[in-house]
Parts: sequence; structure tokens; C-alpha cells
Amino acid sequence: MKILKFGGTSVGSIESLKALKKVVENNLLQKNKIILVVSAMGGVTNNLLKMAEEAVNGTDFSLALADLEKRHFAVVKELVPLQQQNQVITKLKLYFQELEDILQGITSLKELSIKTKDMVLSFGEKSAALMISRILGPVFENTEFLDASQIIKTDSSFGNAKVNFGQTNLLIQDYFSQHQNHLIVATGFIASDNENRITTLGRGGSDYTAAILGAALNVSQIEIWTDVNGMMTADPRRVKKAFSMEELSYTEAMELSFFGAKVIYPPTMIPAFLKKIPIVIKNTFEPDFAGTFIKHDLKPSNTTIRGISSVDHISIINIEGSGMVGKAGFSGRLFSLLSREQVNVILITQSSSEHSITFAVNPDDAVKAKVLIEQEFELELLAGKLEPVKVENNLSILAIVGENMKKTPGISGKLFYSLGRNGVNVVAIAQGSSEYNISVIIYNSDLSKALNAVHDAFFAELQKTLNVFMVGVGNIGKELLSQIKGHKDFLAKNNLINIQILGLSNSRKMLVDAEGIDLNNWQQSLEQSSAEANLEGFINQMKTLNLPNCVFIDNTASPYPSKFYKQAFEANISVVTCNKIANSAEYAQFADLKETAQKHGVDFYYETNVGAGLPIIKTLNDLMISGDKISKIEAILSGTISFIFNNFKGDANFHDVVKLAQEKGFTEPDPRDDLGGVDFMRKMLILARNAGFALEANDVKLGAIIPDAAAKAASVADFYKELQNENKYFEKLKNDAEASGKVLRYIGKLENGKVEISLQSVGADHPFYALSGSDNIIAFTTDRYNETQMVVKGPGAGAAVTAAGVFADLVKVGASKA
Ligand SMILES: NC(=O)c1ccc[n+]([C@@H]2O[C@H](COP(=O)([O-])OP(=O)(O)OC[C@H]3O[C@@H](n4cnc5c(N)ncnc54)[C@H](O)[C@@H]3O)[C@@H](O)[C@H]2O)c1
Ligand SMILES: N[C@@H](CCO)C(=O)O
Ligand code: NA
Repeated sequence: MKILKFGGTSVGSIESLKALKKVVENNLLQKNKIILVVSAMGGVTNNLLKMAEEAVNGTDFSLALADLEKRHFAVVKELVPLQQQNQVITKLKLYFQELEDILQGITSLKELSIKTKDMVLSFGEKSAALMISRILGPVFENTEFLDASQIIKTDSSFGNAKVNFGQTNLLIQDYFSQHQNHLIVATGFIASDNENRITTLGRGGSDYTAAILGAALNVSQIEIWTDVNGMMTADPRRVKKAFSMEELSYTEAMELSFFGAKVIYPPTMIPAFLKKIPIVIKNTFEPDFAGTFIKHDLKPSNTTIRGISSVDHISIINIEGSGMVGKAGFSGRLFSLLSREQVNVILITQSSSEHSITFAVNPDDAVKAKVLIEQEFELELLAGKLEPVKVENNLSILAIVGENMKKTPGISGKLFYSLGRNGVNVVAIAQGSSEYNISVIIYNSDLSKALNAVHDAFFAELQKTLNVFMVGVGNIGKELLSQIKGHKDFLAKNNLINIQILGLSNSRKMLVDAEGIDLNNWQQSLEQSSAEANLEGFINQMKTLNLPNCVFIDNTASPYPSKFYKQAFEANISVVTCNKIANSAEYAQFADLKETAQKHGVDFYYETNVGAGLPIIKTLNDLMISGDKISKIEAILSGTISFIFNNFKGDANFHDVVKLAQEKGFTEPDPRDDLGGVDFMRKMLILARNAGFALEANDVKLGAIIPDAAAKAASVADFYKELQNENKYFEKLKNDAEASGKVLRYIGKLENGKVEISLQSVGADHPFYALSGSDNIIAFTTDRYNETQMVVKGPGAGAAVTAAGVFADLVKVGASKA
């Protein structure tokens, strides 16, 4: 035998009642013996309460009452067979007449006791159960309505009555033994006291009815039919990746729903729990969903936590002072005061110095609690033994829950790492020694970010999402987006990293879409965006969305985005860039950026600043962190210039070779930066700084490659014009070198903390002689790589290799532990 309990949303409309009927039919088809427990139609309980209040205030409740009737009659007309409709409507009319009499009584007495409220509320359950029993008549002949208030007996604490189980169990067993061949549709929530006055069972009362019946009758299963797919791993309105749990223990259900999860209210399940009756949460609107099982004997789970619960709005009250230290009775006095005055304490933490106690309450109770405490401890406050009581608002609770957490080290580490890395400030912490639950109090504005970050961190079988905002979609940026598009699925599958582009900007337009930008037509979307580019606005939107695992990518050559890196770090957003400007401006800025990123536990990756995708920064960092000392770096770090010297052969024209380099995407957006040496200078400076030298740009001795007139041309067009004029000059350079069997190379050197870059002719004996295409080469001489240098060589410019380097940096952010 099974109990099927249907909540308000499952009985709230014609559609849902049709779905309910299907569920019942399916059960009967499978020859299941079932008992139904139903709530009032969705919204009816609140309407009844409102009517009662209108009645006591002397306002007119007749419209609301008429609405209530209409709602029920509409269902009857649609779902009850025609020949029985009158009979049902007559019965319902009797109920509503009785209800009206009571409401009128309330109006004349101007008094609404909890006792009367219970009576008013009972009409919601009674009308629903009566109506549903008639809807099911055609499905099963012997369908019977049961007013369960007749067999569930309680004390007289109206509003939240205590069940007298001895008496109740006998009455239940007796009733059902006499109705063995019936399909019973019972009211939830209502009961009666010894004088047969209606009582109600408090929060989650209909679930409680199901559990009471189930336990008394020793059923094999209790099904709670609702409008969601079971219990979810986190609040699905905030965490898109939340998923339904297959099963969980009673303890876990208890912990999870203590904060948040509204699917069931587990304390009501205790009768079932004591008898080890499994409870299944099912979806009336998706009956094929298997459901979430709450039971004993669970399968071994592969996750350490079962789920994350949260309470959106709480306030905390903090009491501290010397008056509390070592005072055994202090917390007793405090908490019995709060309990006596019906202030529900959600969570408590106390420091081991006993100097302070912090507890969380509903925001509605905060002021009341403060005043109560101030009265109770007036003397201590006056004597300065307690500090003034502090209330803090706009807070939330996030709790991770799971029985597997017990005796598993590393869980709190993971929790706090993911919160910390995402810049979520933890205001207070509580963990019960049962180790089933770690709760943190955080700012409400951080709750969504925190929930998503923690969900990503613990459900490792799920992908972690990187939320990316990118400025610069030119040569490099465009290629990067195409690489991401092509490789996204692979990363999701093999590295569990899901890359979402939420923001794009070029120098004209910008586009931010919190749902993610479709990479199949990003160009069109950006072009059609109504938002003009506005970097400050872009950054603000990125910060306001406050997402976890957020990354800002700068693919521009502009100094402007780098002004925002620090703000990004401060908002716990990582930065990945191929733009060299930030790291080659003043040393103080470079140092500050590195320090800020480190302080906020986020990443700052710029591998492509030097040698594009070649592992140069990484190699240098590896040498440094392993304690090696760099004594010399020699390098060719301009892909453009390499390409030019490697192709300026035979009767090639210097101007045309430079043009070709630009067309191939090797040059900077402004090729004067390459030919004038600035780009190379920046790279040497960045290397020197990463090698530990606090150098500035003007410490670099920069030798020229091109005559001044070209280097200082007012525009790119002028620059190319100048190059045409200088062809002879370059011919001569080349011929002179060739005459002595040498080639031209633009070489940078860092030695003894000094950097110089110069144009040299080198012979075949020089390691940099044989270089082709746009190759870079870098040779590190260090304490450990002394006799033979460590050399990295390969293509050091071009959209494909550069974008790949940026991409790898991005994935590195995703691969970090939180
Ligand atoms: N070409 C290479 O091989 C290579 C290698 C390593 C690093 N890089 C670096 O890559 C960066 C980009 O080079 P590119 O060739 O793609 O440049 P590009 O001119 O093709 O593209 C630059 C993009 O940035 C946008 N942009 C510029 N200023 C902006 C602003 N203030 N706000 C928003 N968007 C802005 C432009 O609209 C454009 O979309 C440069 O910093 C360059 O040094 C290039
Ligand atoms: N313009 C640069 C790109 C790589 O940073 C070069 O030619 O080396
Ligand atoms: Na590199």
C-alpha cells in the first residue's frame, strides 16, 4: 500500500487535476493499493486567511467568498461527470454556507482566535478532498471522501496541534480496515481535539497527515506529489546547473530543508522516518521523472556533499563583551528569552574565547530580538560588561549538506577556497559537530555567485563554467573566438570546463548577454547591438553581474583596458591578455597589478606578451620559482622583424615585405611599433621584470632598425611612403651583411640587469643565424643552465599561435582548484 499526497499546486487547476487523475489511473492499472491525501487548492489557504481577516476588520468578504465558490464549481463542471455535478455542488454549497456563517460570526464578535482560524482553514482541505473524490469516481467505483480530522486526534494547541498518536493510530487502523476495498481521498492538514474542535497540524501539515497515515498503516512508500522534479542540489532559480538528487537520507533531507528547500518540510516526516518508510518526491506534471527518494540504505555516493541550501534573507545579531566570558548561564538566559518570546533562531556561532555570540534570525524578528536583549541585559549593558547589541541586515545563509562530509577532510577547505577566490566575504561560520552541515553567512548580494561557485566546486562531475568578458575582437580576438567555438565541446567533455562568452566589445560596439553569446553569429549580434562601446560601462556590467569564475580578456592594443585590470582583480575577476601595455608601462603599475591579483587569489596571465604562444613567460617563471638565477637572456622577439629579414632577399622590396608581414597578421595594429622597436622593447622589459629587475622603459637601450624619418612618420600611410623612399638604405644593409656571409638580426639582451636591443649582422656560427619565417628564439643563461643554455624557439607572431596562447591561459584559469 502507498500513500500519495498531492500538494496545492497539484490540485490547484483543471490541468493539474487532470494530471492527478492520470497518476491515479496509472497506479490502479498497476494494481497498486493507494490512499490519497490532498491539500487545499493552491492559493485557497491564503484566501481563507484573508477572508477571516477581512471579516474581523468588518470589511466585505463576500467577493472573495464568491471567488472561492467559483473556483471550485468551475472544476466540478469540467471534471465531475454530469449526472453527479449537482450532488457535489450541493455539498460544496453547504460547506461554503457554513464558512459564511463562521465569517459572519467573526464580524459580529470582532474577534478572530487561532481556534476560529483553524476552523476557517479546514474548508480549503475539505472542499478539495470532497471534489477530488468525485472526480475520481469514474476511475474507481468505491471512491470515498474522508474528512481526516475525524481520525487524527490532537491536543488543543490550535494552529500547530500535537498529535495524540495512541488514539490516532487506532482510529486510522480501524477506519481503513473497514474501507479495505475503497479508494480513500483524505484531507491533509486538519485534525480535531478531544472536544471534536478542528485543529491544524502547522507548517507542512498535509505532508504530516501523509506520514501519520503511512506510519499507522505501515505502508511501503509515501509519495509527495508536487510541481518540481524532486529535491535539487541547490536553489534552481539561482543555480542553473542544479539537478535533482536521486536519493538522500532523512538526515540530509532534514538539514537541506532546514534552510531553504521548500519541497517538503521534513520534521513532518518523522513518523515515516521512524518506521523507515521511504518517501519519494514526485512531479505531478512530469510523472515519468523517477523522483527523489528519501530513505535509509542509500547507494554509495560519488560526491562528498549532497546539496547546498540557502536562506535568502536573514539578519544577524551580535553580542559581545567581557560580561559573557565564563558565565555559564549567559547563553541560557539569552536563548530562553528568545524562545519564550517566539524569536526563531536560525543559526548560532560563538567564538571560543566566549567573548561574542552571533546568531541569525528572520529580518522581521531582528528589531524585536534587539529590544528584548537590551531589556534583559540592561544592567550588563549599563555596566559596560556588554557592548551595544549590533544588528546586521541584508545577509544570507549558504549551507553545504551531506552525510559523506563526516570525517572527510578537505571539505571546508574547498568551500572556503571557492568562496574566497570569488571574492565572497564570509561574515560568520557555523558547523555542527555532527559534520553534516557547514553554514556560512554572506552578503545577500553575493548569494547567487557563491551558490554557483560552491556548486561548481563540489559537483566535480559537472562542468565548471568560465564566465568570459572580452574586449578586442580584431585579428587576435576574432581568431580566439573561432578557436573557442571549435574546441568548446572538447573542453566541456574532457576538461569539464564550459566556456561562456557573456560580453564582447570592440572600439565601436559592445554586447553583454548574461545568458551567453552564441558564437555562431557573434559578429552579427555585436554589429546589431544597440550599445555603443563604453569600456567603463562594460566593466561595470561585468562587475554587477557578480558571477563566479569570471575572466576579463583584453585583446586590444589600447592602453585603455589596462586601466581596469586592477578593478577586475578587486572584484575577484581574473585577467588574461595579449596586450603588452599594462605590463610595460610604469614598473609600479606592473608590480601593483601582480600584487592585487595575488591578494585577491585570482589569476593574471599574459603568456602571449612575449613570443605569442611560445612558452616563454611560463618557462621564465618556472626557472624563478625553482630558485634559479637568470644571468643572461638573449632573444629575438619580434616575429615581424624576423619575417622581414627572412624574406627580404633577392630582388624583394623592403616596403613590400613589411606590407606582407602586416597582411599575415604578424605586426602590431600599428606596424611602426614593430619597426620602431617599441614592441620588442616592451617584451624585453616584461621579461626583465619577470626575471626580478625593476626596470623602466627608458632603461632599455634601443638601437634603431629604420631611419628616423620612417620611424617618426606621422601616420601609418606616411610610414609606408617613407619605406618606399628608403629601399636603397635597406638594400645596402642587406648587401653588406651578405657580402661577409652574414644575416641581419635584431637581437635583445638582458645581462647584469641591463637591457639593450640592437641590429646586428651575425655569421653562421651564431646560434641565431638559422632562423626562418616569423620565428622567435630566446636563450636563457642561468645558474643551472650555464654551459648549455635553455632555448625556446618557434613562430612568435600570427593570429593562430597568439590566440592559442590566450586560449591556453584562459583554460588555465578554469583549471584552478575552485
Ligand atoms: N599579432 C600578433 O602576432 C600578436 C602576438 C602577441 C600579442 N599580440 C597583441 O594582440 C593585441 C591585438 O592585436 P590585433 O592584431 O588583434 O589588433 P586589432 O587592431 O586587429 O584588434 C584590436 C581590437 O581591439 C578593439 N579595441 C581597440 N581599442 C579598444 C577599446 N578602447 N575598447 C574596446 N575595444 C577596443 C578594436 O576594435 C579591435 O576589435 C595587441 O595588443 C597585440 O600586441 C599580437
Ligand atoms: N607584432 C608582434 C606580435 C607578437 O607579439 C611581433 O611581430 O612580434
Ligand atoms: Na609566450
